[in-house]
Amino acid sequence: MTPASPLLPPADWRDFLALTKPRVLTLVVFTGLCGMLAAPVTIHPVLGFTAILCIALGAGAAGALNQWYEADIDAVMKRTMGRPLPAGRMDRQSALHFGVGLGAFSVILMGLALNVAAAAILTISILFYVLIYTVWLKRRTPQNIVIGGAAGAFPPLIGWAAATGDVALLPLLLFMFVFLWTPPHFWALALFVKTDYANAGVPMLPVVAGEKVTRHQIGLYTIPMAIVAVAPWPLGLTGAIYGVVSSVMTAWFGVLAWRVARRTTAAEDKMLPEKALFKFSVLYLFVVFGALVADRWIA
Ligand code: HEM
Ligand SMILES: CC(C)=CCC/C(C)=C/CC/C(C)=C/COP(=O)(O)OP(=O)(O)O
Repeated sequence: MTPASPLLPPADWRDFLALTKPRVLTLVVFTGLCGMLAAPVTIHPVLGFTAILCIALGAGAAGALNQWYEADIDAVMKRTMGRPLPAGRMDRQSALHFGVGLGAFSVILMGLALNVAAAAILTISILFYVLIYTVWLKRRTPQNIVIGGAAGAFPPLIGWAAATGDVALLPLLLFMFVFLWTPPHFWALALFVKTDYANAGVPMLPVVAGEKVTRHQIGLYTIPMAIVAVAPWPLGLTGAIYGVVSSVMTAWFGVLAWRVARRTTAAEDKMLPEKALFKFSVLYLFVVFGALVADRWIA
């Protein structure tokens, strides 16, 4: 156990909240909520709220266990050195207990209040993020986020399963959509925080394979992502609201990804193309998933 620094105040609730990576959590929870609301059944509001709470707690637990495991590399990177463990505001054992307790609580509550399918997929996603991504792949291969990124793609499936007790083609497509969105989302960021990862010895793609390959890979992953993003419409799984919004937003995503791939920065651009793509990637997922719900409830 690493003791917290005696010079710093003890951990308070803000530090425990920081362990859950709350900003990333908002989008994870939103995609879970949209998966639930897109299902062809109407869930009781109390049960729906409980399911979303379980997704939030489960994802938060996964974030805490991720920070428990990688306090050493977080301490080296500028972006992460202020987190509770590397900053010495919390001891590792507290983070471990918090993560395991919260994770177990979220899965048990999901199983008791909703159903076994949702609890099982929630368990898989927590284990995937902690064991497959954080412990196994992150420090070993530049394909870490391609495979490990599946963890963040489960919430729409969990939301759907919570409402229906089952999975179906639409939530599987949503899983594939987030799965294929993750590499452009993350590699765009990795292009402008490359030195951080290099210093920490994390083999992210720009560090290992270089900038050119990374730009090319961002462009490549955008193609199947775009197809899967729009596919629910021609397949008859959604209506025109989703079709139009997803097509427009995906076209925009495609333009930004193309700029990253070609590295075309016009003089009037205020931002690096990779920074623009990273920022847009977050808005993109919010809007497209929002359109899915609008389509089901308005149309
Ligand atoms: C392995 C997959 C992923 C990796 C490695 C990754 C990595 C990152 C990193 C390093 C940041 C920078 C800012 C921060 O530390 O908060 C970030 C931001 C963000 N990510 Fe991801 N991400 C992944 C998947 C996802 C998924 C699946 C979602 C949600 C569906 C997501 C949502 C977000 C959001 C909302 C932000 C912006 C946070 C802010 O405003 O500060 N990410 N991501
Ligand atoms: C439902 C459920 C359990 C979902 C969990 C999945 C989850 C929280 C996915 C988000 C993925 C994520 C934040 C990766 C950050 O990478 P990193 O950990 O390498 O980032 P860092 O460098 O900021 O630590």
